[in-house]
Amino acid sequence: SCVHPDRPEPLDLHLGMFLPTLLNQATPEQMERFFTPAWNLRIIGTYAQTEMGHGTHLRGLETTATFDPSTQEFVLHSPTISSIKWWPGGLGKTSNHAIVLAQLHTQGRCHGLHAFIVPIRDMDTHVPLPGVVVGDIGPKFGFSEVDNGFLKLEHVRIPLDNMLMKFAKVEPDGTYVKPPSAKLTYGMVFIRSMIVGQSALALAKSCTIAIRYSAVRHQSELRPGEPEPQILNYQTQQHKLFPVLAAAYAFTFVGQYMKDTYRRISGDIHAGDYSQLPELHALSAGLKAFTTWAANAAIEVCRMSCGGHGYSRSSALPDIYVEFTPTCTYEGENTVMMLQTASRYLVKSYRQASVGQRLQGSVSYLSEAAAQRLRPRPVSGGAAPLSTQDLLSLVHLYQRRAASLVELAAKSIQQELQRGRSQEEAWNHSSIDLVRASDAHCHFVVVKLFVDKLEQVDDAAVKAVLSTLALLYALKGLADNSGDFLQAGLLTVPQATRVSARIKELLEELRPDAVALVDAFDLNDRKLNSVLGRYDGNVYEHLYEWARQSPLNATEVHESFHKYLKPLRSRL
Ligand SMILES: CCCCCCCCCCCCCCCCCCCCCC(=O)SCCNC(=O)CCNC(=O)[C@H](O)C(C)(C)COP(=O)(O)OP(=O)(O)OC[C@H]1O[C@@H](n2cnc3c(N)ncnc32)[C@H](O)[C@@H]1OP(=O)(O)O
Ligand SMILES: Cc1cc2nc3c(=O)[nH]c(=O)nc-3n(C[C@H](O)[C@H](O)[C@H](O)COP(=O)(O)OP(=O)(O)OC[C@H]3O[C@@H](n4cnc5c(N)ncnc54)[C@H](O)[C@@H]3O)c2cc1C
Repeated sequence: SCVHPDRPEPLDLHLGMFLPTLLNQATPEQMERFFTPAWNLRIIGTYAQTEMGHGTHLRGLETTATFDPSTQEFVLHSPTISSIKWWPGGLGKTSNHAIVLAQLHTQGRCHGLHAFIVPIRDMDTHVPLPGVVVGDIGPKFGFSEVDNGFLKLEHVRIPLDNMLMKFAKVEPDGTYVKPPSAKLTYGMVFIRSMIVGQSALALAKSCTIAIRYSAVRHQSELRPGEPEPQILNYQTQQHKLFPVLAAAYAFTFVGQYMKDTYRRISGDIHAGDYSQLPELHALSAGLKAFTTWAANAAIEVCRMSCGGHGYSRSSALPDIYVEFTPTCTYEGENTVMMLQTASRYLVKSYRQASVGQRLQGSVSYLSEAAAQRLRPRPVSGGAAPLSTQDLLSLVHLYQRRAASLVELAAKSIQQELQRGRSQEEAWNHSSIDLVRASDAHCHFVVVKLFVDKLEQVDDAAVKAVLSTLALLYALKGLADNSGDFLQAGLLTVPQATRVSARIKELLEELRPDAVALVDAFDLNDRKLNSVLGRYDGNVYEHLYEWARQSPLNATEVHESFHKYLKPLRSRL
């Protein structure tokens, strides 16, 4: 974010997690002591939560912080191999401090995970401090510029007031003071909310590259004797790329919404109102998973749609992929996040709705669904007429699909319980349904936010083209998930056929605007860093130029000729 714009780098964790965690969890005194020097980059910090043995299951983390009242210190310790902190960005070589998440022990009792500021390297020499064993975890799938590290703490002592005490506290005599809400110390909702915007950016970059290149590239014959067409004129190419374009717009709006929602609800939290925290947690966990999964798959679609040149790093697409794909894993593994949203929020809300409670926020539709179940069903039944033109009716359809899948998941848990399984087993035996329910809920939220956004657009031409994109996003999602809609009785087979036909029309409608729509993301050449995605379209000259710069071309005859090939030849 400082040195390489938009590339992962060693200071990301400092900026993205160390500073925000201080902002959220430090006392005013700690802000003074840590935030100011950290803001000035004297203190460089990371966020050390994950251990070799556990990333997801936070209660399973083994690092301990034991309070010693005789010296007014915490003793931080890694008791086993599996307890060694593993993965934190910038830990390997860059940081001199870490926020370490550890099980707090005081007065002989364990109070669960808390955050501690641990100095790990000397502020002047950068040499690891006594008892601190720290290093880099080695090469990875990508992220090679980032020194993801390990950290083994051997009875390292830190002062009492290095525990982040805005919420929970330990008093000098060792008395533990609970936080006003146990959920405040989880953190992580900030980055999860921001990742939604990162998904949008990754999609915008990828489809800008692929769509611009598809307008430059000519291949094969469409009509005999005529010049080769732009590959963007092939229906299959449009079918690969225009839905990605639509999703890039959708996620951009969802990302903005997530940022605003985070700001609003964290404002309430600072003012002492925690009532919206479950909504924020569920929304940020679910949408993080939904958008990163979708973007992860779409980047690869864009890369393949560029044929051979997509495989070259000159396209930038391989780098976008390896840099983006860990968002599916870090800050909460996606399946686990989907399950949080489903079981901690959707199923709970479903049960509340079933007993007649009116729900607020993104799940308010579950109240409507519950009310409908109480009314007798119309005898004719079946799917309502589907309009492939009316966005509001499509939003409604997504809403009903979500309601039906939440119901399915809740019923599955109920059935498993009736078969005599324990609550936990019933849950595990329903987890495929739970993830499906979360996915459908998030999909509904995305479609709804896209359609809501159109209301805010005044320019008629812009509104028209964005509506076409929204329609494509909604109908493509319908086609891809037609099984769900059919199963829920929301779609008939003839309607599904009409949806496919309508998608083809929309692709054709979008074709003349496609390049302008990616230009509108306003990603300059420096930011894209892609030979295929150049704004001026001069792809071939620069591809040649790029290849000429390859390190292997530094010498006309490579040393491998003299070292290996020639001796080999003389021996034969
Ligand atoms: C100031 C300026 C600054 C400038 C800033 C400028 C910015 C500039 C940016 C610069 C560059 C940025 C780029 C960044 C790059 C990033 C690089 C990579 C970063 C990667 C970092 C990481 O990768 S770091 C590790 C993340 N590792 C996880 O993410 C673990 C997942 N694992 C769990 O998260 C838990 O393990 C899991 C599953 C919930 C179960 O936890 P569990 O078993 O304890 O909890 P239960 O399920 O029992 O839930 C108990 C109740 O807590 C509720 N609840 C649960 N979580 C909650 C929560 N978060 N908030 C609220 N409520 C929550 C729940 O809803 C229940 O509520 P209820 O009781 O009412 O039902
Ligand atoms: C590039 C990168 C950077 C990172 N940076 C940091 C960092 O700065 N700081 C930090 O602390 N950590 C960091 N991490 C670690 C990251 O947060 C964890 O990898 C992540 O939380 C997932 O945990 P895990 O690795 O233990 O996966 P696991 O939980 O072991 O997941 C493995 C599989 O088990 C499944 N699974 C696990 N639990 C359940 C469940 N309850 N129900 C159903 N399925 C389940 C998952 O779905 C998955 O398929 C980073 C990771 C990467 C890749």
